[in-house]
Amino acid sequence: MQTPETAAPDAILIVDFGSQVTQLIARRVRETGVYCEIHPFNKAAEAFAALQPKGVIFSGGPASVTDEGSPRAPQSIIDSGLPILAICYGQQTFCLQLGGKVEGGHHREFGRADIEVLEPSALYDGIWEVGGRYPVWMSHGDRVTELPEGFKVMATSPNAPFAIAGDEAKKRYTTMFHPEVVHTPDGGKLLANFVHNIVGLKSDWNMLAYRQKMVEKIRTQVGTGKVICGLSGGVDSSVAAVLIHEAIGDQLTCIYVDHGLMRLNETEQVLTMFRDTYNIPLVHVDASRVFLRELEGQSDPETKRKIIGRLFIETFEEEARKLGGAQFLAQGTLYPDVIESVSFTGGPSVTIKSHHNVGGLPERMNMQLVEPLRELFKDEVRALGRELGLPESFIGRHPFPGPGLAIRCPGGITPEKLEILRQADAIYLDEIRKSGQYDKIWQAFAVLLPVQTVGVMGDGRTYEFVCALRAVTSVDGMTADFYQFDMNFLGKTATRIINEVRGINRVVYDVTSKPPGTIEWE
Ligand SMILES: Nc1ncnc2c1ncn2[C@@H]1O[C@H](COP(=O)(O)OP(=O)(O)OP(=O)(O)O)[C@@H](O)[C@H]1O
Ligand SMILES: O=c1[nH]c(=O)c2[nH+]cn([C@@H]3O[C@H](COP(=O)(O)O)[C@@H](O)[C@H]3O)c2[nH]1
Ligand SMILES: NC(=O)CC[C@H](N)C(=O)O
Ligand SMILES: [Mg+2]
Repeated sequence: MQTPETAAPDAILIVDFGSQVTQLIARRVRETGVYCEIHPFNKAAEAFAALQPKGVIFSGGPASVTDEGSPRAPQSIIDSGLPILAICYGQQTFCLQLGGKVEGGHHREFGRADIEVLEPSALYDGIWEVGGRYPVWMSHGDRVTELPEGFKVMATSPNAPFAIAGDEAKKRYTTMFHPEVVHTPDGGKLLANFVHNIVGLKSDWNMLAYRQKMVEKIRTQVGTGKVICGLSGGVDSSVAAVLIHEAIGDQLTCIYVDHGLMRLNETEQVLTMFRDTYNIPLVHVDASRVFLRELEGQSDPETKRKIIGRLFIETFEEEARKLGGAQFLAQGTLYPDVIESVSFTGGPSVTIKSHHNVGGLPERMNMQLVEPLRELFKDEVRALGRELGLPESFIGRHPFPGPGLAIRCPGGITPEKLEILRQADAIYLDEIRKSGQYDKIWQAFAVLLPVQTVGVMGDGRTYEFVCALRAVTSVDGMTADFYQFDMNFLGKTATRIINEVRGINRVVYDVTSKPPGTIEWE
């Protein structure tokens, strides 16, 4: 959760009713240069009091307001008189709470719809015209059938009579459709109108302001204490390290852990790149023997992840001791990590996979966390990195998971398998770079499957491993699409891998999106 002292004064509060796309509302608001926070509906009253936002947005959600015990918006927010924009489920509960009616069992509507604008409104002033028809994206089963007093219909569609309805004088607006998704082409502009013209906020959320605010905050938190920062060479930890160094200088030491699960030549590249660019103390720990020994014979994905998580902790502890103790541990936790754990999903959310992340660290290490990126999305971290002057070689890197190649060798891991995977992965990335596609892809990697297949090479029989190639497009890693390579590219890359890597005789391409798949295979 956000702490109040980190909050910018001019903010929008997003009340989350559990929609799959709540994060997109935050993204759109941030894109207008205004700070916002998401809080689940059942904690929103507290957050409202702490944040003192200037406007509020209610998200959509999976529940039906007609169900008993379904979520409601805090009365304190409704009574505050602040401008409110309520989307889908938000519209339904807002209208109901103001005395309107909602019914289920009407025509369900998913996907594109065209709405017709009936009345002028500040919400789409300068964007949509009365009498015009505009495409929007709907996803609902229930609908409002009676508006609260003071509300009027502003736009309509065949299946959503109250596509937009509201009370202009009280600055209360509701939409049946989702303005936050890209399939509502003008949705971003509508949200910008709400934030700038209706709520009246200026664009003052930028990376320079953020950098200055965080530097002050880190200084206040750390005082004269010592900080260690796990540095992987990835964009999150690099940006975190440079920001913390700007704040507290030589009180910071970075620790790079080589767990033997890095990619080909990665350790040398990261160390050289970082040391050539920055004058920040960086300790290189070669812990590969311990990691590989403890992983031997383990094939369950969660067991592997937990072992790696524990060994990271032990390594950091030991290094802190060697440095004469450290009171703080810095990490590159991002906003999606934070809200994933607090957002309402209609019940206890299931663990899909335990990210190696250092969640268990503070108690065990007795170190306080320093998390300067916890308010940011990945692309905002990249923008902050540019603001801090990090070279593109850091900023443009594809994400690489903390557990490294261990989760790209499904099943048991051996040094031989890791070596085969390293070679294949390097060829794949080399081909991607050479073809100019690296920056179009969010993340790409090879996976070594625990399956051997029969092949024929040079008239001889082979019985070797299958290599799967994965490449995805994404904005924040929460959802992803497989990347559409040209077949010639895949064919050429497969040939190179099979010719150059001993141990692989077959290559396949993964065409699964997320959901239903995840990006990594374990
Ligand atoms: N090999 C490593 N050595 C030291 N710390 C690591 C290592 N791998 C991961 N970490 C720590 O774990 C955190 C989370 O890892 P994660 O992969 O999410 O971030 P990243 O590596 O900084 O960036 P990216 O997501 O772009 O790979 C990092 O910010 C870093 O503090
Ligand atoms: O630091 C990390 N520690 C982990 O344990 C971990 N597991 C997955 N990932 C990365 O997170 C993003 C989403 O991955 P999934 O779709 O596989 O969950 C992708 O970018 C993955 O590479 C991890 N990163
Ligand atoms: N997307 C939503 O917010 C859906 C709201 C509600 N669950 C409905 O089906 O109408
Ligand atoms: Mg990483």
